[in-house]
Amino acid sequence: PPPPGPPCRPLLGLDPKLIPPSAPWKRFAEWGTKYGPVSSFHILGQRSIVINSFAAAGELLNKRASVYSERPLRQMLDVVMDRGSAVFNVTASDERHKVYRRILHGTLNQRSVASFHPMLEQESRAFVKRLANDVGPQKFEEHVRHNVISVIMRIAFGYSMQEGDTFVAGIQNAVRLSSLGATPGRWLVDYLPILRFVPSWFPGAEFKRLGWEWKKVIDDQLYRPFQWTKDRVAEGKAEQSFTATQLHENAHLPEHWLVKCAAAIYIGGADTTASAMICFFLAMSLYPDVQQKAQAEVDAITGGERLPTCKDIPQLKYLRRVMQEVLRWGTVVPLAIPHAALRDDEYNGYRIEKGATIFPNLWGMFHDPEVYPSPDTFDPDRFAPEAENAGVSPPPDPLDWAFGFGKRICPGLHFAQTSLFLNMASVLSVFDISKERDSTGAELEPNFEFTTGITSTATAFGCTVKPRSPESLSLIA
Ligand code: HEM
Repeated sequence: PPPPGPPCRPLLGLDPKLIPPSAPWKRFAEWGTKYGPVSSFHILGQRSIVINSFAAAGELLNKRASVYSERPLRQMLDVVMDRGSAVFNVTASDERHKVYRRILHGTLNQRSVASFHPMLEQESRAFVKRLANDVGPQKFEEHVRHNVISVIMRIAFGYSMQEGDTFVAGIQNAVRLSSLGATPGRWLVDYLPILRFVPSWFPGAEFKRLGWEWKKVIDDQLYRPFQWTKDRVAEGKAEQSFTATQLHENAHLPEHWLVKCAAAIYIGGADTTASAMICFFLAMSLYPDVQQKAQAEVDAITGGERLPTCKDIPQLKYLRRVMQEVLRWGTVVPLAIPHAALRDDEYNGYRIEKGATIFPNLWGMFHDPEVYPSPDTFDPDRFAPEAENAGVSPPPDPLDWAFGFGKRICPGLHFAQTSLFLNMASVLSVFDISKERDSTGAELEPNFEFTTGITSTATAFGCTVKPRSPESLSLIA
């Protein structure tokens, strides 16, 4: 039999209303408690498997990566809108998957990321400067996003962002249209694939006309920054970037493959890294003790006389725990990106059928009270090594899981960690982050929830970002 799960009606399967539109991972986690670490349901015969434990995720998605590194085929997005060959969607058995991974790894592996340290440090300094000059209670979010996008545009295209930037607006529009095409439950063709053969002029086939129109817009908007770098390379004026390197080293590959990889750096890196940084600001405002401890560690290394650099990262042991806890507590990609089974398989006596969609419930794993006691509390010390923690060994390291699984593991993980580390350390060395205050000076509890989407972060909340002292402010100068 398939793994157990919520009751499904004959043929129709699960009533989709049982999956709430907001934070569906919480419902999935409840199913984990009720039906076990691997549960399942179907909608119109399409089987989905939900994984709620590290053990099952490790066994299926990592150890059996050759079976579980596929992606589910979504008719509207992958076929009608022709995004099936994008980095995130291409099937693992397609030759392009290997090529994409190889060339992305070439720029984003740990050693290559080191060549971007000076750029990251320069952008990090610009970020703290912007924070110091413009400190409304919700301004920090704007500056976080500016920093992340600046860095990503430089690494992908060697392009420095400008006011009213049309490249960035274009890519964001392409991301928006792709998310619309990927919205579960929105397109009947996703459940009745035969509909894709209906002629586009046929009543009810608007989805096809819309999908084709969106395809053109997305292709055009993703190509424009690529063309910009290509022109700079031709003039011999290109800054180091993924695109410039590929145009030198892999000019024999079809150009649209390179365009897709460059776009994937933006699409994969921008929202995720910004979401994590926003959760960091929230956690620091809620947990001043953690903040002070992290500040003391940074100060001990810099002597309070300079801003931190990438070279300081290995010594920042407590800050590493803060980052681990940010990625656990905030869970920025709560259901990872769904995988799919390449062929029939068996797990603990249950059948996982070929083509089943696999949801790794990272949020559920990171908020399992058996694994992380009081999971809603932000407590970096839960990751302290056994020797420092009364003989209790630390729970699974979120840095080993938050970036996904098997052959689909996030290629940007080294880059993301370096950039988060550096920005967290730089912010802590200059600023105190605290709750917003009202006109009488009383602290206001931040009013926030976590958003629902492929990525998740805290909704807008206010916090005060204030220079720690005139000396700390002078570090920026
Ligand atoms: C805090 C930051 C980040 C987190 C938490 C994160 C997390 C993830 C996760 C969970 C996946 C899905 C893996 C799977 O399917 O098993 C993924 C995929 C991906 N990420 Fe990241 N990511 C982050 C930053 C970045 C950055 C900075 C880049 C690029 C520079 C990037 C590029 C990608 C790409 C291209 C994929 C698709 C891989 C594939 O399908 O083969 N990510 N990421």
